[in-house]
Parts: sequence; structure tokens; C-alpha cells
Amino acid sequence: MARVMTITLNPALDLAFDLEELALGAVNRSRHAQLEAAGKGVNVARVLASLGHDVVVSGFLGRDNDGPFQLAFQHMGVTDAFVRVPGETRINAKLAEKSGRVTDINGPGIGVDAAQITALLSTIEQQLNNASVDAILVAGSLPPGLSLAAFSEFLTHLKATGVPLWVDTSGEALLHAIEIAPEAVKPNEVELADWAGEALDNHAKRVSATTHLHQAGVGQALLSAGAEGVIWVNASGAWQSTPPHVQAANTVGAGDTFVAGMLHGLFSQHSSEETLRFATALSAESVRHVGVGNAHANDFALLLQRTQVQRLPACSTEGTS
Ligand SMILES: Nc1ncnc2c1ncn2[C@@H]1O[C@H](COP(=O)(O)OP(=O)(O)O)[C@@H](O)[C@H]1O
Ligand SMILES: O=P(O)(O)OC[C@H]1O[C@](O)(COP(=O)(O)O)[C@@H](O)[C@@H]1O
Repeated sequence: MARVMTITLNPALDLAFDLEELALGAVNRSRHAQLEAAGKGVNVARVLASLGHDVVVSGFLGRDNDGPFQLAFQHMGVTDAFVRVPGETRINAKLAEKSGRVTDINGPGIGVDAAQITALLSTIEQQLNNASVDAILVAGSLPPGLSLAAFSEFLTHLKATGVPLWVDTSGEALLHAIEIAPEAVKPNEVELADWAGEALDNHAKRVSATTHLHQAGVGQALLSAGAEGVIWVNASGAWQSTPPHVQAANTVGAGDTFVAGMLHGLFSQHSSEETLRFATALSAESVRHVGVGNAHANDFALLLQRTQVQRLPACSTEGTS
């Protein structure tokens, strides 16, 4: 089993509403609502811990409402290395309709300053000194006050520790992350389109953009495209996966589940095919309900069986730079 540190710079309490159909400008009454400690690194930690890995969670947490996070961390059995900052962690609303459509409303988050960023770096360093870590994942958006230059510096510092650095972020932060060539990056097709300079609306474009991402220095280039599946390019080749058909109830957390599934496979020395199949099936499992994927679901073996994984021919990844 691996020891992984996940860093969520801008965590959130996810408030998930289950609606028949969203009516804009009207009072909507939810059939079910759920508040859960979340944010990308927290979700990844939840999955990894459920798979038996040793996880340290870090980042910034609002001091005034960290109760649900403390409870969640206890329940998950992870080490809490979050730096507390004054204020409240944001609440992100997730409006899931019966059709499977989800509307996300993500708050800006709590502002952080240079002293808090320094405090986070020293907390991380302490954790790394306490016990060796197999991978560091930095996931999610940037909180107000953390400039892109400071983010690049932060990532550069983490990369210099020599621990494989995984990054899952979006927008300008993603472009800056790619610049420092981390071990792995997992954008979705909308997020990578900004970097690729075109819409990644077909398979060929997705393969080409993921190949370029790998050629730009990203060891494990992973592109997810919802129900269309995943493209993965690394030094050993390229693969694609297609998830099984599932009834999508809530897609929030699918990307995080996928990232956790990949870390699990790679650190369990599973084959590339096996790793991608597992991560894809687990992320498909997650969209059937609120929250992250559950590898202990009764029919998980069937989901694995119905997940298609295929090695892409070498010509797909050559000569595209
Ligand atoms: N509707 C769906 N049906 C089956 N699997 C899905 C569906 N949506 C997402 N997934 C799975 O979750 C993975 C991540 O979802 P995606 O939407 O691409 O990421 P993100 O949540 O980061 O935007 C996909 O690659 C796929 O394996
Ligand atoms: O930091 P961001 O980009 O605002 O994203 C935070 C949101 O992403 C999530 O981690 C879900 O991410 P995915 O759907 O990509 O797995 C939510 O829990 C959280 O509200």
C-alpha cells in the first residue's frame, strides 16, 4: 500500500441537492440534500483511504467551520495536516437533476496570504520528514490571494522534493502547472482545450492533445471526457478506456475518483490495462450516486468487466508534435 499526500488549497463543503428538474428563478424543493466535506484532494483521499492506503491530507481549512472536516478525516482514518486560516471554508452547491444534468456553484474560498503559504510549506515539509511519501497530489482551484506566480513557486518547491507530483486543476492554474512538468496531470476535455487551443470534441483531437501533453514533459498525461472515457499517454504507450453505461445521478467527484483509482493501480504495481480499467470503472460507479466511487459496491466486478480498455497503436502517439 502507498502513502500519499493530497493537498487541497481550496476545499469545500459540498451541498448536494437532488432535484426533479431545476427551475431557474423559482423556489426549488429538493427531494434530498447532503452536506459533505469535500474538495478535490479530500475526495481523492477518501477513495484512497477506502482502498487501504495511508493518506495525509493538507491545504488550507477555515478555522470557523472545520468540524465536518475533522469528523470526516477521523472517519476516513487519514492524517490531518491542514493549516487552519481565519474564516469559513466555502460551501459549493451541486444541483443534480433527474436527467443526470448537474449544475455546480462553487464559491471563491477563503483568502490566504504569504505567511499562510509559508506555514503550509513548512507543514508539508514536516510531514515529508516524518515518513516518506510515494506521491503528492495538488488538486482543485486556487484560493483568493494565491497568485499564479506563487502557485508555480509552490509546485516547483514540491517537485524539488523528488516525490512524484500529480496535479488536477483548471484554467490558468492548469496552464501554469503544465509549465513545471509534473509527473501527472488529469484535466477533463474542457479544461485541456484551453491549453490545446481548440475544442477537444472528437477522439482524434483528444489523443493528439494528450500526446502533446506528454511530450510537453508530463509523465502521465491523463485526459478524461465524462462518459466518452479516458485517454492516457506515458513513456510506455497510449491507452483509451470507455466506461460502462450507468444511470448518471450525480457526476460530482467522478474526476477525483478516477485520479484516486489511477494512483491506486500504479502504486499497487498493477498493469497499465488493469490500472486504467479499475480507475475508469470506479469513476463510473461514482456517478450513480452522490459522492466518490465505492469499489465494494455489489456489482463492481460487473462494472469492471464492462469497462473497455484498449492500447492505442503506436502511430497514434508518434509524429504529432
Ligand atoms: N456519465 C458517465 N457515465 C459513465 N462514466 C462517467 C460518466 N461521467 C464521468 N464518468 C467517469 O468519470 C471519469 C471522470 O469524469 P469527467 O467528467 O471526465 O471528469 P471531471 O469530474 O474531472 O470533470 C470519466 O473518465 C469516466 O470514467
Ligand atoms: O476547486 P474547484 O475547482 O472549485 O472544485 C471543487 C469541487 O470539485 C469537487 O472536488 C468535485 O470534482 P470532480 O467532479 O472533478 O471530481 C467537489 O467536491 C468540489 O466542490
